Amino acid sequence: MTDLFGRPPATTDSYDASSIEVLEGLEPVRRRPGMYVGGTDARALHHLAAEVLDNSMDEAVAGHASRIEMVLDAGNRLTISDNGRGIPVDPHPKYPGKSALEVILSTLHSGGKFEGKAYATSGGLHGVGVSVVNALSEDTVVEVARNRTLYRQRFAKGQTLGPIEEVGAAPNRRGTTVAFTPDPEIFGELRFEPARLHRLARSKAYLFAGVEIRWRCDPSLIEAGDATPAEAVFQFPGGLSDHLREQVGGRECATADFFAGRQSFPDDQGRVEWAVAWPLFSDGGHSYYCNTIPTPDGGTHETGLRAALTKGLRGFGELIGQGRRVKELAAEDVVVSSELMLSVFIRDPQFQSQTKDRLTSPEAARLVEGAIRDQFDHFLSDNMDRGRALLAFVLDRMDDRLRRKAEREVKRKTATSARKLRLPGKLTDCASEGPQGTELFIVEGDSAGGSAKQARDRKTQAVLPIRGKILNVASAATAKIGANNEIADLIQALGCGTRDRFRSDDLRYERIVIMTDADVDGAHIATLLMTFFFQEMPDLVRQGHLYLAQPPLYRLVAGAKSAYARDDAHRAELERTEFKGKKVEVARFKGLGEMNPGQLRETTMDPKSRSMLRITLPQEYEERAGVRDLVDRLMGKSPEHRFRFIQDNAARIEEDAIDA
Ligand SMILES: Nc1ncnc2c1ncn2[C@@H]1O[C@H](COP(=O)(O)OP(=O)(O)OP(=O)(O)O)[C@@H](O)[C@H]1O
Repeated sequence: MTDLFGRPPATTDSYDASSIEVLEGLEPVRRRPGMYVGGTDARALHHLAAEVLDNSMDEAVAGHASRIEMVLDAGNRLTISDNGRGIPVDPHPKYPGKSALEVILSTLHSGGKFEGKAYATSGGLHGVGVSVVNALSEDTVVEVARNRTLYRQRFAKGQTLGPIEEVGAAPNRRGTTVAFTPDPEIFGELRFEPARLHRLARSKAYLFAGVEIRWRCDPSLIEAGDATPAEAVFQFPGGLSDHLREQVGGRECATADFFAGRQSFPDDQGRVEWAVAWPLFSDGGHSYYCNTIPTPDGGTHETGLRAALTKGLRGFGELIGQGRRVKELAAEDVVVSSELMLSVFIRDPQFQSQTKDRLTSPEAARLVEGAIRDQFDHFLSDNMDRGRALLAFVLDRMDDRLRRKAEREVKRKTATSARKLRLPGKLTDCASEGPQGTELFIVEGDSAGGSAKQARDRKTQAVLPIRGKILNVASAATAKIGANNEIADLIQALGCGTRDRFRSDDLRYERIVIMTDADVDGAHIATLLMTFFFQEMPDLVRQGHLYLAQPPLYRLVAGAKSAYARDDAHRAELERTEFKGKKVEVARFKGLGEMNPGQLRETTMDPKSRSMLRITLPQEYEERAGVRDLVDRLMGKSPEHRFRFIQDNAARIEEDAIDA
């Protein structure tokens, strides 16, 4: 007998106890970093910073620290310190000869947050965070100032380099300082990004009004065009409301005031803070947190908030004689279009997974609903006009939803027929009935899709997020094209059929807009999409329905004056003309998701202020060679053709620019 590779099987004798490995200490973390930090990419690298910062935040939330500092130096070394109690340094009762600090840093599942004695509501619960950081760093130094003495211990790749030292007297200092350099053996060339760390520090400060967070980095680390400051101090006495105000920007909302507040749970079970606004013309973004940890997938605290808002509005409807209307009101009518932040602090939280993306503690739903419901009832009835305005707004959303539901059953009328048509689940459709004046934005990635939903005009603009690189139709067989999910969704959303079955009367939108990041990946995705249209729906392109969005690359600010620049040339031109002689701050947008919804709308989506390119099929090219050849050149199997074509025609496409 042989194995898959034709080799004789190993004898069973050799599979004995000696082949069972036990990984000691932190070795498992270095072998499988993905299990602990979700991978070895930039996100995982920044997760290390979050782990250490979360420990300092836990110390602040427990009332023991008021100041946290995060410093990034030129050697990719990150130092995070707080003025809390300091990690205990006395010998650990279970491990004689080792300090508690050493046990914490070099053993998984060691910590002070299991029992809830040292911390009431903490983000940490597994006791692995800082040991994982230690395991994945080439050099870690922890300093603790406690009992008027400064202690220090050093580690490398998870190994202790020596016992804890007493460095000297520290009469005026207390707290913990963790300094670490991520190990290039694990993370390769990756470096901490100032912008990401700065954002992380800032968001933690919003979440806990009682803390001041200072941020500093070596100025040489800030790339040209990146507006991240090299130094900043964050303290937000208004907590979440301060942040929400920034998110909403200049958008008009259903009520002039936000619904925001803080409330403790009964019996010392924790507390909740929230801020909600209802922008009139765009969808909102939602952020949920538990013990300052982001829970992007929501969970039981989210359920509680939805219930409080929905029941509150139903109750108010009944109060003002709209009882029958509000019967059908659903949570999604109240929540989907809102801009919302919710942060809870509870004891012993349960999450769905190691990465804490979703809260599952059952009691959170009841606690949050109870705490918010009363205050929401007051918000609605203390000022009846405000209550009425909000109710009218959510009833409109409800009507939209019910109408869409009815439409899904009998589909939107098109000029030729009232066909039955199913729409893809990912599509966020516009409310308008016919195609006139409507636009479909095909957006790269779910997160940019979310921003686009917030920035769009709900009436006329629809959003379809697509994930990653779509299939290259030019080199794929027809069967494969039909089976590809992203493409099937796109065809369904457009409604007009492909190739011989293309019917322009059935096209469900007047303009189809490709909106991708202003980087190389974005350009590639846009080219793949254009190829799809050239090959499968050339008439759609000929009839002028296809557009390319032009998100800006830079934002220039000098005093009260600001402007956006498409590219480097445009930026240089603005600096030479409008901003001549001024000290200009330049921020670079790395992707669509980096812009806030107000900026995205103004620059890229709002017909009144955006600029777009209309894609045309070069007439003489078609006459000479035909579309097929064009497609081959763009996307076929010979890259050198593709390159030449894009270069030759870049100018032409630019010339066809229109300001829609
Ligand atoms: N800055 C700090 N100040 C005081 N104690 C700290 C600090 N950082 C860590 N600790 C102590 O070290 C313990 C272990 O921290 P670690 O980050 O490994 O896990 P955790 O925070 O308990 O849980 P998780 O793995 O979920 O992050 C904490 O529970 C706490 O007792």
